[in-house]
Amino acid sequence: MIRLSGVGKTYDDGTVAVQELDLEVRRGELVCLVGPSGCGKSTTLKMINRLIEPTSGTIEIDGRDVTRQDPVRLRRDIGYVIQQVGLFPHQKIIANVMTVPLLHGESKATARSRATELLELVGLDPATYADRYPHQLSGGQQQRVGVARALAANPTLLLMDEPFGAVDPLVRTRLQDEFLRLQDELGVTVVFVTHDIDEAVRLGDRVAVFAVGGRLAQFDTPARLLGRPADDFVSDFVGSTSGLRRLAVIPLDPAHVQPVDGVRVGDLGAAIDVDATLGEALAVLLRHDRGMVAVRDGAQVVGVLTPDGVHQALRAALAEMSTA
Ligand SMILES: Nc1ncnc2c1ncn2[C@@H]1O[C@H](COP(=O)(O)OP(=O)(O)OP(=O)(O)O)[C@@H](O)[C@H]1O
Repeated sequence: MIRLSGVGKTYDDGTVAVQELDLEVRRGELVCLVGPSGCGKSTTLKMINRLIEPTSGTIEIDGRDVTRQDPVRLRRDIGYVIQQVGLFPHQKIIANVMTVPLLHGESKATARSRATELLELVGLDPATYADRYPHQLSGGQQQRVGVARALAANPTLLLMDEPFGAVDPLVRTRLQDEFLRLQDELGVTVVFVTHDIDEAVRLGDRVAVFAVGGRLAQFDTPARLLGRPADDFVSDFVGSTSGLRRLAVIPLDPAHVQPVDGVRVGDLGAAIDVDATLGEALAVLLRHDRGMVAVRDGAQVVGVLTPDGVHQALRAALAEMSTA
């Protein structure tokens, strides 16, 4: 859906923010751009909706060069969510969300009903929040309004720049979970900037790791990024706890689930779903300290997983990555 080819940005003062960047984002995909401060993530994002013009290369959306499109139209059709939500302080929440539909020429009644629906979608009860002003909401709630407003134009593409950066870790995790569900439901394509590797591997279908100077160091699935960092920079950036992070992105492998025959029901302290990650499996194993956990597919128990099974699944996943 988006193709950046040889894209570069050198600012007027000579700062090279992005260089020779090739990146493709598929329709419906959630791609995270991650990297240390000043490595060109925001610049890259803003070049996609022409808030910043590249100095070299081309950017296409659906095969059309963005520089040939009217920037105002382009920005209206692409959702954009930033950290400082940018809500209009003197307008009620409902009016903030209605802005874009009204710009699109919708009637007031249609814009209002769409905005109400969107507030519900992002988990804000319209009866409680529609008539409040932005300062009467918490930071996390304001972020939700920001997401609702960005979705109001039915965008097929959403650009997000550290949208959950200013909220505390607990709220952030909830917003992330809810956003993942929402994105799955709407099938919208998302490019998401963050400097937080945990957020990137949690949210991204694929993650682009940028190094200082706007160099793309690796563009891969979270599991491959953590399992097979391309170079020392990526390896340092994903950090020493990458082993644990890795568990959180590798799905349970049914091949390592043992049959239930001969297992006493009393031995099964807890159960996990067959589509859980190894991290979730390990967490349950540790919490219940039974040496095994039941693996469920719907209502049916399909087998049991032991710590040894988790280890084997991890090894198999890493081996598969190195040959892929
Ligand atoms: N208008 C500008 N003029 C000159 N240099 C700029 C301008 N805007 C950004 N830069 C520089 O370009 C580089 C990339 O900036 P950018 O904001 O894209 O980085 P980032 O990866 O998003 O950083 P952060 O995580 O801190 O937001 C930085 O060195 C920054 O100082």
